[in-house]
Amino acid sequence: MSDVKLAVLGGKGTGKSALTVRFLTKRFIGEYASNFESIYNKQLCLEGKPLSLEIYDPCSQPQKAKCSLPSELHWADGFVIVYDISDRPSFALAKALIYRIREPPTSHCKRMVEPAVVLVGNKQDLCHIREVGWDEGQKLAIDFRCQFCELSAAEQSLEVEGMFLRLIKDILTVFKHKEKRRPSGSKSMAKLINNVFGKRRKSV
Ligand SMILES: Nc1nc2c(ncn2[C@@H]2O[C@H](COP(=O)(O)OP(=O)(O)OP(=O)(O)O)[C@@H](O)[C@H]2O)c(=O)[nH]1
Repeated sequence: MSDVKLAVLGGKGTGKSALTVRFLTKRFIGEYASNFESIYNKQLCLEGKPLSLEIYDPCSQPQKAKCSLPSELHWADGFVIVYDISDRPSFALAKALIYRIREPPTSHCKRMVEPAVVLVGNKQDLCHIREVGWDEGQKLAIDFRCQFCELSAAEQSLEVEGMFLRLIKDILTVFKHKEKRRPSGSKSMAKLINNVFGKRRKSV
């Protein structure tokens, strides 16, 4: 069974939890606790094959801390980078996160393959108060080899599902073509994840 790990990152209040919960449950709740981080687990069947999915949804942190991603870069196979189209500072933060993910690997984090990334302009239902143009998002995504979409976690369940599934398919394609290197042994990996993210896990 394939094991896929996603991290959903972005500025405070951009809709990271709303997107994750929408994908996992098809529901939009409106308000989400933001003072703790979660790892959600879900078993999926994609193109006839079983898949174990983990999604990391961090709690809000100061902007500086958010741009420092060594643990996430080790852990995740792919990233959903979220900004709010009605909030320009959140786009600047998304850009900083993408720079960080795409910067050349250091001796700290030696990856054999680039992680898959989708840049998401959320809250498209607020386009009447838009501060970030669609073309700006698309250009950033093209420049840094990311997928891109604008959508609304509040109103577009199918689009949210499609966005996550496209990212997962990209990751599976990479798995197929390149042997993935992880720190040795599944036990030490579990230990690393628990050390990095704590033990709070949810199954949906
Ligand atoms: N209008 C609109 N509001 C949204 C949308 N997605 C999320 N929200 C609202 O935006 C607020 C923040 O959503 P969250 O999902 O908690 O955002 P978050 O990025 O997880 O927030 P933090 O964990 O605090 O960083 C909530 O009030 C949501 O109801 C959307 O697509 N449209």
